[in-house]
Amino acid sequence: MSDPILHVSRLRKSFGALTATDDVDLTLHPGEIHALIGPNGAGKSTLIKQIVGELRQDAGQIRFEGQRIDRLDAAARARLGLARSFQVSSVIADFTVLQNVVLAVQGASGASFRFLRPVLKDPALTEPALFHIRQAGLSERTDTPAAALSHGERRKLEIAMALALRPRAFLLDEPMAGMGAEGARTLVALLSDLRTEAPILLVEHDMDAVFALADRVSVLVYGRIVATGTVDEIRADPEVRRSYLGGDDA
Ligand SMILES: Nc1ncnc2c1ncn2[C@@H]1O[C@H](COP(=O)(O)OP(=O)(O)OP(=O)(O)O)[C@@H](O)[C@H]1O
Repeated sequence: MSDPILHVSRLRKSFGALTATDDVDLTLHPGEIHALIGPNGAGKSTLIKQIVGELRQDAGQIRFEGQRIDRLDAAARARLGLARSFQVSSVIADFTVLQNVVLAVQGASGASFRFLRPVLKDPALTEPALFHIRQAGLSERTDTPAAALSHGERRKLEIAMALALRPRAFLLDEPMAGMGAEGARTLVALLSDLRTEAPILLVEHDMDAVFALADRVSVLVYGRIVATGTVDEIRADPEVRRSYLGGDDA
C-alpha cells in the first residue's frame, strides 16, 4: 500500500479518570474511504478533534503527509489541507450557493475579504466556484440562497465549500445524519466519487452507508481500536458483532 497521507500513532486523551482515546493507531491512504465506527461515547469525536487540532492529545503523534502536525493549531492544519466538514459549518444562510462557494474559494486563496459584488465578477474566483458546485451536483441551485436549500442540498453545498479548500484529506463527521432515503442514496454516490479527490476519514452511524462506501473500517470501543479491516472482515469479526453490530443478524 502507498504511504499514508494521515498517520495517527498511539494517540491518547483522558478527561479526568476517563480515557477517551486509548493508544489509537490509524492510517488514511490516498484514494480510500476509511470509516470509523463505534457505539455512542466510544471516542470518535474526541479522536477527530485531536486530528483537526481542536483538542491537544496527552500522548502520541499525528503525521500528515509525513510532517508532524500535532503541535500545530487548527488553522495551520486546515491550511495544510485537512478539511473537516459537516459538524461545524460556515455556510451563510442569506447568501446564494455561488456566493458561499466564492467566499470559500477566496478564503482558500488567502486573499483578504473584499466586498461581494466585485468578488462575484472576478472569474478567478467564480470559475473554480462554479466547478466545485458542479462537482457537488448542485449546478441547478447556483443562485438559490442557502436558507432555501433542502437538507441534502445543503450537504452538497458543504461539499462544494470543502472542495474549494483543495483538501488533501477529508474528515467527515456523520454526513448521513438527518438524510432521507433518497438523499442518502445521492450522498453515498457523491462521497464515493469524492475519495478520488482526497481520501476520506468517515465517522458514521449509518451502517448501510459505511458498508456501501468504506474501503476499510476501524471499530472504536471505549477509546480503543478493536478491529481494522475490509467491510467483509469487519462484518465477519465475532468480537465486532458482539460488541457493536448486534449479534448474528448484523
Ligand atoms: N470535553 C470533555 N470533557 C469530559 N468528557 C468528555 C469530553 N468530551 C468527551 N468526553 C467523554 O469522552 C467519551 C468519548 O466521547 P466522544 O464524544 O468522543 O464519543 P463519540 O464516539 O464521538 O460518541 P457519539 O457517537 O455519541 O458522538 C465520552 O464518555 C464523553 O462523555
